[in-house]
Amino acid sequence: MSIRLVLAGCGNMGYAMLSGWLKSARLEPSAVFVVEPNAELRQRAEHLGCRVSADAAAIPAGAVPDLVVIAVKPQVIREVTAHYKRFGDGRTTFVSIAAGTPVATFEEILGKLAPVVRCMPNTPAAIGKGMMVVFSNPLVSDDVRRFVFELLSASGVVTTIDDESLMDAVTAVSGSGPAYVFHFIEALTVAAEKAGLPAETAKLLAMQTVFGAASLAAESDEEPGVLRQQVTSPNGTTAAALAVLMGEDRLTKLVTEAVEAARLRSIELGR
Ligand SMILES: NC(=O)C1=CN([C@@H]2O[C@H](COP(=O)(O)OP(=O)(O)OC[C@H]3O[C@@H](n4cnc5c(N)ncnc54)[C@H](OP(=O)(O)O)[C@@H]3O)[C@@H](O)[C@H]2O)C=CC1
Ligand SMILES: O=C(O)[C@@H]1CCC=N1
Repeated sequence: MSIRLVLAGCGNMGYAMLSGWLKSARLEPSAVFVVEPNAELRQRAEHLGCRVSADAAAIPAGAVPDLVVIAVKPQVIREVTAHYKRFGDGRTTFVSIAAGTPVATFEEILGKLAPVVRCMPNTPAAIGKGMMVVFSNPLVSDDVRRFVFELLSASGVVTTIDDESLMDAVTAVSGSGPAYVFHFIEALTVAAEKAGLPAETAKLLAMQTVFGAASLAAESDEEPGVLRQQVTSPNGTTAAALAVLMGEDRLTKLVTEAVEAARLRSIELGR
């Protein structure tokens, strides 16, 4: 079978996306060629049925993949992208998921013919519940845009933006966001244990509460603020807790500060 997609980098995010695509059956594993220097991670991709190599030079001569997905750290993006210059004749679309790195960086390395899609995913993509935000350069045709959109949809919700400069904010909210939520689960677990609950129960309650609340917010027609009020009995337990979290806008200020730190770091990574 011919190679439809080359995945450069099969670490945390590359693997999460690959798993989502293969689970959805939108791609045959044998049509995917994974380049990953780490032997353990390479083997993990091989177990999914993909062709693998430590080196881009092993991609068969004559292969013209529809997509090359660049999923390596921003710090090595230039060096790695240069290995794929031979696919820069316009027939292959490049999809980058790197934080900070602008489309112009790829255009500079690959030449002016390469269609480039910049995508910011997040790790829930591994179970089809990711958030993918996409920005494309003008060389991406409508057909390819549809194909990429369809493929990414296998990993969750996809939306587009027209202003690339917003990608740093996107990265700070949905790209890094799962880590904030995981940390909230950790914090709620610690608080639950401090309140006397056994460790296992503490973790179960914290996790199921976040899962249930997020699912309700996603499925309900009500705004999150209304759902919050529905939990909050006048002068009850929730009101006592929210006075701590919402007093002087404490949590909002903290989260805003965290998102701004991530946004500034994304800008820095792009330099
Ligand atoms: N993790 C996340 O939640 C998200 C990450 N991203 C972006 O995704 C990208 C990858 O992040 P993440 O998955 O976390 O990082 P990882 O380090 O987990 O994965 C990157 C992988 O690429 C490998 N690699 C290094 N050089 C090459 C090469 N020449 N060819 C192919 N593979 C290579 C690395 O191997 P080795 O370690 O041996 O160098 C590593 O296994 C980053 O640009 C990040 O900004 C975007 C959204 C969310
Ligand atoms: O932490 C990072 O830089 C990457 C980008 C978004 C999530 N993880």
